[in-house]
Amino acid sequence: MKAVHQLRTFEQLLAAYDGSMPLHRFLPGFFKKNRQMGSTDRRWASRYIYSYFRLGGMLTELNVAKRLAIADFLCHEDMSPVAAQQLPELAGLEQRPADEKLGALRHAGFNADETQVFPFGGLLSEAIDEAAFCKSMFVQPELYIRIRDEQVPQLLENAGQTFEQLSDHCLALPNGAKLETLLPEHSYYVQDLSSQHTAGFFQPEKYGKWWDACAASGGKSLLIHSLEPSIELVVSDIRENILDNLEERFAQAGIRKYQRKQLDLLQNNDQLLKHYAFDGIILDAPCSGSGTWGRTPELAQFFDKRKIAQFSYLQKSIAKNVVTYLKPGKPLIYITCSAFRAENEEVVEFMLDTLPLELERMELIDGYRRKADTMFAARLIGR
Ligand SMILES: C[S@@+](CC[C@H](N)C(=O)[O-])C[C@H]1O[C@@H](n2cnc3c(N)ncnc32)[C@H](O)[C@@H]1O
Repeated sequence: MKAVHQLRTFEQLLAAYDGSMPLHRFLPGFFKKNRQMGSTDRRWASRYIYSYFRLGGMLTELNVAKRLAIADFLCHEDMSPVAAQQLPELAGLEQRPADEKLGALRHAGFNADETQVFPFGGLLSEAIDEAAFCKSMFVQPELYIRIRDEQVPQLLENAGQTFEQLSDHCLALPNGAKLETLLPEHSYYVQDLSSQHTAGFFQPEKYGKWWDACAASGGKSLLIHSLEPSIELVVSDIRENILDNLEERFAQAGIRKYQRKQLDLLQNNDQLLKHYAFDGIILDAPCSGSGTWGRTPELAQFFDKRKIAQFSYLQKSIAKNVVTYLKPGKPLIYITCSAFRAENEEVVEFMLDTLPLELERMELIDGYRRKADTMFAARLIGR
């Protein structure tokens, strides 16, 4: 009975969701409109819809109930009411690793081919292990923080909060950890492990002048400033309002030596930038975000493949415009949170072929192996 009720609620939710906004923004509104749903119903509905989208393009020939049951079985270590009802033959296997679960599904007669999970398989960056990447979609990435206050680990321990310390500054926590109730407000930044890893590409020199060209709310600027506080920053973005967030975060971090500019990097900005020459440029480019779909699996389902070429074009055009302001011998750091070759290696190839740049190194940051986002970073040196 429980399973039948849950399935009906899930089907309503699935029918109401059209992919126009991420689930975490859609769900509160849906629950508000469906006040008859109690907190247990809501919890199950949220779990089911995330599980369902994590299955991606796999087993699309099955009906919704079977797909949901299989998805939830693959994504969780306990047997949900729907999984128990639809897949009684698999009871007892819920805590096995993903490979074994997939094997058990095949044994039960399902065409459980994990490479179908990610519907854009052939388009991934070369260094990505496609099967491992697809299987990572079954697992929700962890919550990562970069700590500003050395007391943070002790405070978490005192509060009985589980966490893993991955380096002096990086902690991994289970998702849903209520950090705001456990830690002082400005004692940490929420920043993914792979994003923190890009710090290794910056290598800023003392008193250098850096441009964070797509700064948004300043994640990378704060990171580079923590490495070398003497640098002078110019920060820009096409969105004026996001730079207001940046200002607040800079004030909090005590960063005062910076200039803020609203710039559309597809335009000629020479009027505003003609006297500028930088010792380093961070180009954290607008991209598909496909490396973060482990957190938002629903976006993968509604993504139009044609957008990849549009992003690639945008990235190449922006790279061409910013490189003009780089001093010879100095680095341009190209970053995306994409898993697609066309937004990563192909953009680097374009830069090497057409711009005065040489490649020092590039890396596909394989967050998919560590419950984190997948990103790409390249360090190119101006000629
Ligand atoms: C990946 S986000 C940057 C994230 C940021 N660096 C951080 O670490 O939090 C890319 C940014 O590029 C900006 N953007 C998109 N198109 C742009 C354009 N034509 N010119 C300048 N910025 C643009 C977006 O507004 C977005 O904030």
